[in-house]
Amino acid sequence: MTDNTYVETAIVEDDALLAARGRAEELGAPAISPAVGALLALLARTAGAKSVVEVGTGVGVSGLWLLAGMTDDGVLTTIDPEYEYQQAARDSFAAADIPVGRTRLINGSPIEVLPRLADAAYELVFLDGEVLDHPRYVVEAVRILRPGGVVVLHHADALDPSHTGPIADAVREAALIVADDDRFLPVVIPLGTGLLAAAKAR
Ligand SMILES: C[S@@+](CC[C@H](N)C(=O)[O-])C[C@H]1O[C@@H](n2cnc3c(N)ncnc32)[C@H](O)[C@@H]1O
Repeated sequence: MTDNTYVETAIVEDDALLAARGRAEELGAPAISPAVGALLALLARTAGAKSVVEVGTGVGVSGLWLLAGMTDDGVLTTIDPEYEYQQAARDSFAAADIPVGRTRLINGSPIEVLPRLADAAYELVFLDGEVLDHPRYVVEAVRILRPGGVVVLHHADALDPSHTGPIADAVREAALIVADDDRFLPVVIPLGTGLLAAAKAR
């Protein structure tokens, strides 16, 4: 197999992202890798994404990447139960001069919030919250994605057959939801802790 370390180190982040990573480190909050961020921005841009949902705001690292790829008037809806992280994410967005109206931060449990989002209204859904809840997130993502929209699930490395246990079971269950749905075209991408992306038919 080719050594692809360079893939994770090839992306250079701007000052706003580096500052957000500083906040993440201070608070002990996990954040996506630069390569995962660059892919999210690419997907948002190719989709012309105006409406994006994220589960797992953290301190806003993935949010900044998503916003970078979205249309200039696009709105990111991002959900996280940790109030302190979301306050830090607000700082990350403000420091990057993101207009307040471009982000909708919802402090709460994604399991309770996702069912309240509209059907077929979003071009991109990024799932980076509680891995054990991935199956329930994916069910909602399938519903809220517009035709042609893409769901991206983080921590898909548990699909490796050598992984066992509740997390691996949850990720497999989530993957099967899109794999068994004829409307979806799934692919596993070895970036970060593994990504599963699936595009909904137009
Ligand atoms: C991997 S971090 C998100 C990182 C963020 N996407 C980024 O890259 O900047 C996972 C997030 O899930 C949130 N979380 C914790 N418990 C949760 C739960 N029970 N349900 C959903 N999210 C949870 C955490 O607060 C944390 O912000």
